[in-house]
Amino acid sequence: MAAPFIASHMSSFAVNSFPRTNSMAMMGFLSYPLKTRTAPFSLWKLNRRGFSSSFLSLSISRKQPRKSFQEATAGFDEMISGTQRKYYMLGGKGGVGKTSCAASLAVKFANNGHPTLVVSTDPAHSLSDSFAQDLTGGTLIPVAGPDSPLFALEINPEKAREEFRNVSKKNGGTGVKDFMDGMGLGMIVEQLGELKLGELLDTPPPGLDEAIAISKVIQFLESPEYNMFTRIVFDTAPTGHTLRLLSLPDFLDASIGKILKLKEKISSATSAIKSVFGQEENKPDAAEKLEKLRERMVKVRELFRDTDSTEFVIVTIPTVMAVSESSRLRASLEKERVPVKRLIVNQLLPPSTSDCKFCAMKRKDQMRALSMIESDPELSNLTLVQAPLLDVEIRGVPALQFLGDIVWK
Ligand SMILES: Nc1ncnc2c1ncn2[C@@H]1O[C@H](COP(=O)(O)OP(=O)(O)OP(=O)(O)O)[C@@H](O)[C@H]1O
Repeated sequence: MAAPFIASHMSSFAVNSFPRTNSMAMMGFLSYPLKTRTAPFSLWKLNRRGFSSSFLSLSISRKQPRKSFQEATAGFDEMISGTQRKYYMLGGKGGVGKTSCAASLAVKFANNGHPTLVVSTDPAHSLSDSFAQDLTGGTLIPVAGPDSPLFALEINPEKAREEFRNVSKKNGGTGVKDFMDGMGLGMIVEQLGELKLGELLDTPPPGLDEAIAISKVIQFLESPEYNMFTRIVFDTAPTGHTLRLLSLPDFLDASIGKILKLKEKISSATSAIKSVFGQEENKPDAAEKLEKLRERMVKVRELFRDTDSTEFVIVTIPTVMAVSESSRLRASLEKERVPVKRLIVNQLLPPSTSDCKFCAMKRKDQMRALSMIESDPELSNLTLVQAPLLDVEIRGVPALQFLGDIVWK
């Protein structure tokens, strides 16, 4: 069993006792920031024949002579400093370990005194599996174990989309507003209704999943229910979804701008007609409401781009395909001006000390992918955090705590 196995090793395994070097700090070359981060790896019996049950440690140093706009990334101390709210979004290719890393970060925040919320915006949620606790239902659920409050929320876009379809069908579109209201998006429907575009909402618009996630972000910003959380960790969906989520505020901002212009034209035309027929315009000012919505969207976009409060952490594995996708992700995030400082390379194998040919080959392959990161223009200036492939599945708070102590330093 994963949790007891890891828990039983945690006390005897002094993760922090492994040597760590930071050549920039040691040599004082502030004008030439040569950053080296060395990550300790531990791994137990990879397989029965290969590695024995003794610990193996692995240190891989990575020199980073080139730096662009980024300052040297401080470690976990910086991540926990201050009680103002901070958002961390973890994203990357499917299956690389986003959920495990996000959940382990959330546990570590909570164990360091931060009331924390971990949110999954991935339609294929795995937070429940990761915490070994049922967190489904789309509401805040307390996670048992950590020292400070830790809550999880699985946003369920699939279910929401299904509800959306049902509501649309049953009420011929009239219930759509109630549903969207429930998601904090009622204003969009109202304004679209004003413009006689409501029928567009009878079928789920593309990007609804992302709209749902965005509406939750707006709730975080405004609802007192979420005030207590000083750290919010997002376990995001694989790359494509995440990028749509991040570009949505811009998209809506532009769309709302267009709608506002259209609205202006319509209302000046209708008020001209009304003045001819002597009718009063007594509807609430839709343009004003739309403007408010636009402001909210700008707020969300600013949040995504605020280097003081937000960080997007890319998670990858040492394969050519995953590294290539991470590079594209970084480029897109840069385009969206979303701050990225760290790249986690997960599931690294230790150097092979046995005659396991498969292990040796696999590791060689992984080293090739690591060197790709070194020379990748998008990735080479990020702080590289290396996480070992553990020989057990990471499930439950003790296991996540263990992983967190390796990854988040
Ligand atoms: N370092 C690791 N060592 C061993 N197992 C790991 C490690 N990282 C992740 N795993 C395992 O890999 C599987 C996938 O991990 P996880 O769910 O965190 O990935 P993900 O990127 O969130 O996946 P998805 O994109 O499907 O949501 C899980 O079974 C998890 O326990």
